[in-house]
Amino acid sequence: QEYNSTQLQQQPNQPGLVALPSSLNSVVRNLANMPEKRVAPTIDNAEDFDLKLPGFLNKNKTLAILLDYDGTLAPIADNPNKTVMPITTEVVLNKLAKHPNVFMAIISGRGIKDVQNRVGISGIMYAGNHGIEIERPDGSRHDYQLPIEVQENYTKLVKELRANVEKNNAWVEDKRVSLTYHYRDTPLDIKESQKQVAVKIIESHGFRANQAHEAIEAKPPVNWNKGEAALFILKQQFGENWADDVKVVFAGDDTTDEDAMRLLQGVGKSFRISTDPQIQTFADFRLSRQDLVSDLLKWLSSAYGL
Ligand SMILES: O=P(O)(O)OC[C@H]1O[C@H](O[C@H]2O[C@H](CO)[C@@H](O)[C@H](O)[C@H]2O)[C@H](O)[C@@H](O)[C@@H]1O
Repeated sequence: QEYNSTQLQQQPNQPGLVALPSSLNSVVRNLANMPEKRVAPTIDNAEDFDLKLPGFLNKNKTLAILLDYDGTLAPIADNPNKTVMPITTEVVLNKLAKHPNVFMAIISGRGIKDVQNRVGISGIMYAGNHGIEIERPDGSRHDYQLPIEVQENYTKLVKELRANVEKNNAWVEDKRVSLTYHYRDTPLDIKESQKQVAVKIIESHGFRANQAHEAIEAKPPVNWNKGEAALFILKQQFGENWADDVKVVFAGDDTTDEDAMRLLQGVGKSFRISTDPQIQTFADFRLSRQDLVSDLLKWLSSAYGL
């Protein structure tokens, strides 16, 4: 099994890992120069962007906009097939995507074809399956190679989940290399226990179980995630010194987006969409409502003269 530094801290019960007293934990973090999650300043309305980020944007500098899809560009719906981007978001997103000084990438947990069809903008970069598959505007791809053993375990995992917990309205979304176990419509009295069985099955196959909206994301145990994918995309597009030349903005709403928020700390500005005022995040700001994403995009587009 492979773990990155954050997961090492979050999973002290893994075999071979020693849980540190909390006082030592912060010493270790400082030594390793690792950022910590905390309650981030909040953006509550469109005016807050200018007020809280004065001077951040510069229309003469390239802007890289990296965005999550579900819960960010489109509000959460009760079924993944029912998501729709609000028209205002769609319009401003299309304008930004065409700007010569703007680079755009959508980094989603969905399968790549699925998210491409839903966003529907050509000429931008897409990453699917939490960054495992990446497609450039010219159609060329980067696929993170999963070890054979992990691929085999994935096939077994799908089978076992389907046989044991695809019941009581819960279902498995098989995305070839990662899956989502959806349990929104499972009756309340058995929801939690059935979900716990699913989590156990996921972990017994060596996969990571991440809490999502009425769903569990099962991700392969590799050191590749939305954060690594974001850095890979920026390096490929702008070279090793991308941080000197490019203004980076990232927005996402989920636990899986935190990987990007963590790795972009200090080199970009990131926004976590959450209604929870106490949420702990690596993001620079919390957007208190999903519809503020549209305002974020309008703020970017007006700074770039659109
Ligand atoms: O990384 P994202 O673009 O945010 O994708 C994350 C997952 O989104 C989808 O599930 C979530 O959104 C659904 C539609 O709003 C909702 O019904 C579900 O409860 C959410 O968990 C998608 O189905 C997954 O494949 C993505 O991994």
